[in-house]
Amino acid sequence: MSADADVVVAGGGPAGLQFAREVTARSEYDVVVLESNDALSDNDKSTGGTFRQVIDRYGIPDDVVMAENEDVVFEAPGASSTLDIPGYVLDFPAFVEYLGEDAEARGAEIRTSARVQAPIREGGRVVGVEYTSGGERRELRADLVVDATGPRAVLAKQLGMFDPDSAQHGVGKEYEVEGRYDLDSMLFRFDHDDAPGGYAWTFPAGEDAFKAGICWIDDFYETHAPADDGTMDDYVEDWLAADPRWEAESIRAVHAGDAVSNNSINQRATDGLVAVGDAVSSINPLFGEGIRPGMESAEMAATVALAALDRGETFRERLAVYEDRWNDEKGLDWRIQRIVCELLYDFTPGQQRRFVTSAGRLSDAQVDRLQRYELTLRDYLELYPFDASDLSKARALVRHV
Ligand SMILES: Cc1cc2nc3c(=O)[nH]c(=O)nc-3n(C[C@H](O)[C@H](O)[C@H](O)COP(=O)(O)OP(=O)(O)OC[C@H]3O[C@@H](n4cnc5c(N)ncnc54)[C@H](O)[C@@H]3O)c2cc1C
Repeated sequence: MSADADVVVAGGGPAGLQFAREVTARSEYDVVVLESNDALSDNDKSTGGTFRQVIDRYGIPDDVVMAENEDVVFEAPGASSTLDIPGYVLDFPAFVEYLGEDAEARGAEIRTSARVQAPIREGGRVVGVEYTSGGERRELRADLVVDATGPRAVLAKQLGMFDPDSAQHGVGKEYEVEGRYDLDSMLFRFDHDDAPGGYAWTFPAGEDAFKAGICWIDDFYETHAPADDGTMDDYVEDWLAADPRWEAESIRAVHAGDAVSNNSINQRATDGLVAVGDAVSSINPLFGEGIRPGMESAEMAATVALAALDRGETFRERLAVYEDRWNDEKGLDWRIQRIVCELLYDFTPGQQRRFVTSAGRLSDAQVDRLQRYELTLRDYLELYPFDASDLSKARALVRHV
């Protein structure tokens, strides 16, 4: 049976839409994006904190940027350090909408209210997707299918492309607030009283507005939460009320979602399909930054996919070039960061304090490497206040992660 489109992308988040932008900008292939939400801008889970690489590399316009800030502040009980890392806070729904409009302007077709259910397989090869729209079951066949459905990983899971048992699961909740915010920084606070087994943050969000949120890794939350603690909303409300540097007047929006990290050395390609973004755990496991790596994975996958489409050979051997490139570039770093993350979110308050103090002593070159997630082992040893018990934990993690 002939294909309905050259490429079908399941999921219209940053990764899927960037894939569509790359293919339509660089070729004549027709691309259809299927998104389960009624509008692309319904994807409002993310805080939208990002860095210059995203703004410059992917041509993100000013009108979807809520705030630019000078630096990043790390805090812990009794310690604070400021790192010279400029950042941007995106209006995430507007950003996703912009990516969609740009992809459409370049020729992509975007179908919303279209929920992808399963891959269509023939002779062991993915040849399209089944999806539902308006209560009807439909099929869309394509030479290449892209799973960009985020942490749900709708297709990659069914195709057994990663091992959910080795995954680490985190949750986050954030309020977008109108009110006073005295800092010109993205602030991250490591303190189990504010966010057991995770961290709390505040980001500027334009004039008289800011974002305040909490996230934690499920396993470490269990270890560090008090027996009588409240809901995640209670934690965000306490965090909002905790500090004289900001004052909330009203809550404009609530964002929430989850993140799955499973060490990133995953299978990213199979016959007829590639997976990008959170669908294949591209997110940085240490701080949960997912927009930049998600878009980078889409760009990398699109380059390989275009070469495969040009040859009419979208089988695994050709598409796995993307998987190899990703694992060469990020695989080992992401594994190390997962280990570092598991130690950091499990730190005692004393270790949190020593970690934040050491972060303030990093050289400019180390800060640059930190921002690019390219810290060396030596950098980590300077940064991390390992106790004897951590070394045996680290040894166990190396085997597990
Ligand atoms: C609370 C929170 C705060 C965060 N803050 C930041 C931050 O400040 N900075 C940062 O860089 N990252 C942040 N992240 C992570 C970042 O948002 C994600 O890594 C990023 O959105 C991943 O992009 P994606 O396109 O892979 O997936 P997603 O953004 O999850 O997009 C997937 C899309 O697929 C759609 N979809 C799902 N299932 C189907 C289906 N069956 N059929 C069709 N469509 C489907 C979804 O509706 C969605 O639109 C945060 C995450 C959370 C949860």
